[in-house]
Amino acid sequence: MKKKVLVGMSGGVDSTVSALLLKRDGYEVEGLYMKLHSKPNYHEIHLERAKKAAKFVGMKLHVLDLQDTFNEKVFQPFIDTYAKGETPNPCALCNRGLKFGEMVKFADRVGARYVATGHYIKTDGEYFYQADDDTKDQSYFLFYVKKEILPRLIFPLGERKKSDIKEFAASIKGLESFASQGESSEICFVETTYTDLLKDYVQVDNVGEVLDRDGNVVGEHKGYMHYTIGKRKGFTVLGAHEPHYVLSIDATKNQITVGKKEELACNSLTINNLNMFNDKQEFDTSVKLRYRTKAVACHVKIEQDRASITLKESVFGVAIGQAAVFYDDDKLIGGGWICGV
Ligand SMILES: Nc1ncnc2c1ncn2[C@@H]1O[C@H](COP(=O)(O)OP(=O)(O)OP(=O)(O)O)[C@@H](O)[C@H]1O
Repeated sequence: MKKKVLVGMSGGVDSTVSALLLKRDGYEVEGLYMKLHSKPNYHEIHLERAKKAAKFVGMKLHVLDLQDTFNEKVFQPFIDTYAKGETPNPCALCNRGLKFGEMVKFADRVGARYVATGHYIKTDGEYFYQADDDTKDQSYFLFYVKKEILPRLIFPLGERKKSDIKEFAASIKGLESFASQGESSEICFVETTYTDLLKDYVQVDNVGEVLDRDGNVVGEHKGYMHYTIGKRKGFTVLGAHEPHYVLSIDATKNQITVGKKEELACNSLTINNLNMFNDKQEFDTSVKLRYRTKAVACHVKIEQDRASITLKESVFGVAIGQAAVFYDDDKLIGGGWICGV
């Protein structure tokens, strides 16, 4: 009997090529398009593309409306996190709850042992590993996926280069249009800027005070949600001759504290809500504190569901709400959510 795999179909080139490769490898393939967010006119276009891809591959396409679940598990926390003056990571929550949560449940319903996506990441069923194409590696966003489902995951693109995938699609009659589609935006439900989106839900433009580290009022800002830690523009600092950076945000007082670059340096932090792929309690490793930054060497001590991290070199601009993800070389060994710096 053929092994059955459910492929997450977004209508993009990566999932389309993934489904095709799995079919060519002899899997029984079915696709699933999930309606996640409620961005206007989005699903009409992307679902059409996913249908076209499924037809080309010759597979059934299921459609699942998960807008309520997405709203509860991803979108509302995104708003709430900014409202608290913190920096959210909606993709990591979506991957745990939706793409590798609801999708795995749906795979059970259709009798598919395996679940595949076009993410650039690798797995051996026990750990995740960074993708070979390090310009596309998405492992940082998958650190929160539950360990027990790893044996069921397949990532056909983990060892490939994005440029090769596009070239491959362009070379196949019927798939050329997938190769030339624009890349999806960084956060799929944000149309322009995150503040534009927040404005529909919370009061964003609320002028407030800029403080120095001693608590003196030194300027004015546009509303605390416009800022994330490390930002250096969009507020005034009277008499400043060098750039100032946001060091901290106080949502309750609508104040931001700013300082010089060196004052942004972080040497230790605390994380909670851990998701670890091994059982070690105290170890040396490296940690990534933001997407597209290099991992830095650190010492980690875990106590229950919290860990303290001591960095072996300073990192600038560490934000509460972001993910801290541990790597042993290219192996992802776990992570958690930054709750104290
Ligand atoms: N709405 C969706 N329904 C089902 N699967 C999805 C959906 N959105 C994304 N996925 C899956 O997650 C993978 C990664 O999504 P992401 O948006 O990060 O990547 P992408 O590079 O834009 O991928 P693609 O080119 O396939 O759109 C996709 O390749 C697809 O397998």
